[in-house]
Order: sequence, then structure tokens, then C-alpha cells
Amino acid sequence: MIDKRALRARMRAIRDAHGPGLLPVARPFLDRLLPGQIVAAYRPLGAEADPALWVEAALHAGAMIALPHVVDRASPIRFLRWSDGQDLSIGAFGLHQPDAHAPECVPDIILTPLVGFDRRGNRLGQGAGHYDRAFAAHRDAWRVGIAWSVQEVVELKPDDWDVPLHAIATESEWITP
Ligand SMILES: Nc1nc2c(c(=O)[nH]1)N(C=O)[C@@H](CNc1ccc(C(=O)N[C@@H](CCC(=O)O)C(=O)O)cc1)CN2
Ligand SMILES: Nc1ncnc2c1ncn2[C@@H]1O[C@H](COP(=O)(O)OP(=O)(O)OP(=O)(O)O)[C@@H](O)[C@H]1O
Repeated sequence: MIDKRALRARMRAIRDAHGPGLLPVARPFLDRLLPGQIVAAYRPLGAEADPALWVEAALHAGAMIALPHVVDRASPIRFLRWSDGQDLSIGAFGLHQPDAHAPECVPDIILTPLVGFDRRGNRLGQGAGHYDRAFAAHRDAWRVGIAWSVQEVVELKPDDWDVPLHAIATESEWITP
């Protein structure tokens, strides 16, 4: 079987060949939203599917937005509150993120950028363990993976620490394992 690093390189190349864009909002996400909830989103890097329309829908429903704040590969990410229109600064890996002093949040929903996924909810990420650790720290959050449909692989072998996704949204499908 192809190793994880080689697969990650292949799936990044497939994602980059697809190119960037906005992901249409999936109905089950709208149905789940409640006022006051905290939705952890992200600002896309390169050709990652952009959840900006999901952020807009969440704000419209009265939910609050948090964005990941990353320091380096070794440190856990923190989800920090972001209010609509607030400035972001560029941090590690070129990510747009809130100021380190923004309030930390406990997310109800975690929109997770994917490098690859399978139909069972297994996920391939950047390999730093940032979302693995976030899922372990926020067990009750609804874990939604976001990707282009071309990022699907037939089967990913989960590691012991992997926490599966509840759903995956692509431009063409809402996949629930
Ligand atoms: N948009 C976005 N935000 C995110 C993530 C992500 O994958 N995408 N993260 C996910 O954990 C966390 C940040 N962690 C990261 C860890 C490693 C790399 C990384 O290795 N980047 C590669 C290029 C990545 C690519 O092309 O996909 C690099 O810098 O060479 C990026 C982010 C939180 N925020
Ligand atoms: N709960 C955890 N606490 C501490 N370290 C963890 C935890 N979960 C995973 N890790 C570490 O993080 C790394 C994750 O590597 P892996 O290749 O699985 O990342 P990934 O599947 O790309 O996911 P991620 O998006 O989280 O980086 C591994 O080295 C693993 O030991």
C-alpha cells in the first residue's frame, strides 16, 4: 500500500490541479445551525475548498465563528473567535488567522480542510496532527470534512489516534459514513 507521505503529495497535487473556489453550502449544515453556536471554519490555503459561504450562512443563523490559530507543527492549534470583518494576520504556513489574544472558543462544529478522504469518514490531513489533536480535545463537536470530490480515495487505513469525520462535504455530494 502507498505510504501516507506519498499519498499526501499525490492528493495535494490533485487538489491543486482542481484549483481554488467556493464550496456551496450543504443543506444538512444549515439544518444543524443554532444561534449562539460556535462554528470553527478556516481560511483556505492555495486550492483548498473555501468555506466562506458556510461562514456567511452560520453568521446569518446567529452562530459565531472561530478560526484556527497555529504557532508551529509541534503545538496544538487553538480555535479563536473571529467577528465578521475583523482583520486577520498572516501566521505559520501563510495562514490568515486571528490575533493570538482573541478569545479561545470551544467549537460545536468543526469545518475541517482535507487533503484526502474516504467514504467511511477517514481523513488525510497535513500530517502535523493539528486536527487529530483538536478532535481529541473537542470530542463532542460535529466534525465535517471539506474537500473537492477529486480528493476522494478508495480507502484510507486509520491510525489508532484517528477520530473519523461525521460527514464530508464536496461540491457535488454530502457523504455520511
Ligand atoms: N486552511 C487551512 N488552515 C489550517 C490547516 C489547513 O490544513 N488548512 N491546518 C491543518 O492542520 C492547521 C494548520 N496546520 C498546518 C500544518 C501543516 C501545513 C503544511 O505542511 N503546509 C505545507 C503545504 C500544504 C499544502 O499544499 O497542502 C507547506 O507549508 O509546505 C499547513 C497547515 C490549521 N489551519
Ligand atoms: N491526540 C493526539 N495527541 C498528540 N498527538 C497526536 C494525537 N493524535 C495524533 N497525534 C500525532 O499527530 C501526528 C498525525 O499524523 P497523521 O499523519 O495522522 O496526520 P493527518 O492524518 O494528516 O492529520 P492532521 O490533519 O491531524 O495532521 C502523528 O505523529 C500522531 O502521533
